[in-house]
Amino acid sequence: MPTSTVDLATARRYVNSARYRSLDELCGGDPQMQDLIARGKRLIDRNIPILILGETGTGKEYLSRALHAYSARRAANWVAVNCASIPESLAESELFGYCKGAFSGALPGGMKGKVQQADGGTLFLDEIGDMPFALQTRLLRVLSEREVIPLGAAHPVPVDVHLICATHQDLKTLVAQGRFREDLYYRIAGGVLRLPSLRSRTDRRALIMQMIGDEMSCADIDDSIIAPAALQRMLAYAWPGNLRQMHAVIRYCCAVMNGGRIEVGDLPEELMESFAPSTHFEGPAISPVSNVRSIVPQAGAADILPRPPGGPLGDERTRVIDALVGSRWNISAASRQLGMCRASLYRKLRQLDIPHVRDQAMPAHFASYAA
Ligand SMILES: Nc1ncnc2c1ncn2[C@@H]1O[C@H](COP(=O)(O)OP(=O)(O)OP(=O)(O)O)[C@@H](O)[C@H]1O
Repeated sequence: MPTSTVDLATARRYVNSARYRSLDELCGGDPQMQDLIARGKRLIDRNIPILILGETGTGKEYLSRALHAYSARRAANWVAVNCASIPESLAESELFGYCKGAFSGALPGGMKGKVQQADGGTLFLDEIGDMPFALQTRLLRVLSEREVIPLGAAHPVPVDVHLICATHQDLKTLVAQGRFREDLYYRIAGGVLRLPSLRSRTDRRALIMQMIGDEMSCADIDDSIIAPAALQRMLAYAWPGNLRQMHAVIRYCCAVMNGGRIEVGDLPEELMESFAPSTHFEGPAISPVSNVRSIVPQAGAADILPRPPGGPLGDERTRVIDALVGSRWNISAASRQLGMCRASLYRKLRQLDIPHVRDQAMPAHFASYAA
């Protein structure tokens, strides 16, 4: 974060680039994004609850912040809760707060819950699809009554929050499976904004240039900052981790580049491996780059763990396992490489039925990679 020794312009640039982009800055000219932002602007001040959908890393949280900053509530708090990461036992007190003496171990003065902290502002419930069912019932009550009852309190406290929820999950399927309350779904999905995946956006070039500019704290970079072949590879890449992954890749390239220009050899491994000149790149063939350090052991983990049937899930499983082995089962490093957050990677392991290396009998050479 900026400190008091940093001048205001630098601090403003930091805030602008790292955490808070305005709504208009979220789009580099992609028509789907332009349409989504225009609809978001119309919804936000009508107090209509907004549900943001999109793959992991597509910028759901960024969009929520930008909507709040655009709204009439911008002077009040924007409070985020990640429903996937609060332990179920703490979720109620986190969200609704408690009074002093509510339970042993409680703070002496009690605690305001997130809903009350967002009073007058915006409450952002991220990963709403992961909210425990019992808590969904309590949330529904808060939304319909517009009041919370902190644990141990005798009386309800009125609250006025604008609700923005986000998820990468298909909530309608969760409803059909009985895992998400239908009445809550209709209450939170007043206006649905579906963020496009990065690979389907036509403004990838503008985003790359914007991120490089941010990374170098320089607003007026030009095309000479990146070699045409490196840019082509970035444009041809599928970006499974979306904006999060692109941001991580740009940071990496800016850190390793030498000589003021990002070259093909500065790209991280995943961009080199996935590149197939015959299918993606219209231009002179690019020879494989030999100076890319391989972090994946020669015997691929995908050959060691039992393979699922082929098809897209099998490919994804191989990609995830290779990232895990390459990072020696360091979940933070593997999730960075895959362009997803740790919680998403743990979810992916469950979904793809990949047991953690700690939990299985592994061949000695493979298990030795475990962190
Ligand atoms: N417009 C943007 N410009 C630059 N970087 C961005 C932008 N949007 C997102 N990012 C990068 O992507 C990361 C993920 O963004 P965000 O948390 O908003 O995505 P998300 O869809 O909420 O992810 P998840 O589904 O994993 O919660 C950010 O931390 C940032 O690094």
